[in-house]
Amino acid sequence: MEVPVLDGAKLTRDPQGLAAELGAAARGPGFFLLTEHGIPEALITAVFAEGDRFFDLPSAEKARVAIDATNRGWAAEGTERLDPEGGAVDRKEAFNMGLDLAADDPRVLAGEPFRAANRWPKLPGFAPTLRRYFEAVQALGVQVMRLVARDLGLAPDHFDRDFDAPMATLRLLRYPAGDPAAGIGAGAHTDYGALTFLRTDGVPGLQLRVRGSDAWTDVPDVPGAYIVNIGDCLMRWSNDTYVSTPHRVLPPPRPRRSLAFFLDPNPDAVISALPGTGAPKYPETTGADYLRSRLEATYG
Ligand SMILES: O=C(O)CCC(=O)C(=O)O
Ligand SMILES: [Fe+2]
Repeated sequence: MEVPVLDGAKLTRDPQGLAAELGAAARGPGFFLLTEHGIPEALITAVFAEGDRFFDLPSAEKARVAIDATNRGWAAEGTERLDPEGGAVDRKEAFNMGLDLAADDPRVLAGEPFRAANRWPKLPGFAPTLRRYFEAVQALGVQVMRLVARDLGLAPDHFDRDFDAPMATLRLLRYPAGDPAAGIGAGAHTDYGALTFLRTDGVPGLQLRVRGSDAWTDVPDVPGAYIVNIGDCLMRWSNDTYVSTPHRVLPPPRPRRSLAFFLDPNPDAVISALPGTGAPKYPETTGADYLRSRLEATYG
């Protein structure tokens, strides 16, 4: 199953043509690579460097920003099991941030779901670098959702209002080296949100499951490209027109790092079969209810 390479320069030059390519990828492998996306390589490098500084802190220091119920902060190695049936806990640690709100933001004070201040470690430069990156990928995500709208025959701005304050999560990941035959870096899973934008440091490990088989295949590494995949929320929203494909990370031959940006819609986005996708296969839900149900299953 080929993972197609899409040229992000067409976002402005030929959005309709790019939307058709995205549509084919989203109905097929559920994954594509996106080049010429406009996010500066220097910014990506800077985020990796901040992640290294954070993960190298003593555990006691990282524990001060331990992950909370809003999915923000540090998840220590051994706290997650992305594949609850596979048995093994994931051999990775992670740092998550979400939409950056002040502690006195009205949405935080009102207790709206997934609205919270981020949990920042005491590392100068860490928060501003991650914030800049988060905003850049969020903007790219909205552009790609416009392609989704075009491909599904909707107005290009169809999703704009559902993604103007999204429950997006930027997740910095670090996997220790390990024997690929023993344990797992990240167990087999599908992502929960609409779209995931992933960068890796080039160390192998990520695999996707070939549709209709038990075979796993390496996701190719194209320097400078984002690995983009369809999440379960968009699969459901598109009434299964698009597919979310199971993937996993094997213990890597040497320590491996990645940056995953999970784009989920606004908490109050109504997730029901999009126009033109046929008789609804799922009951209506909201972005927040859907994400909550999935996170509860992961953090046992
Ligand atoms: O680290 C990777 O390459 C992928 C991680 C992943 O699939 C996830 O966190 O959902
Ligand atoms: Fe994933």
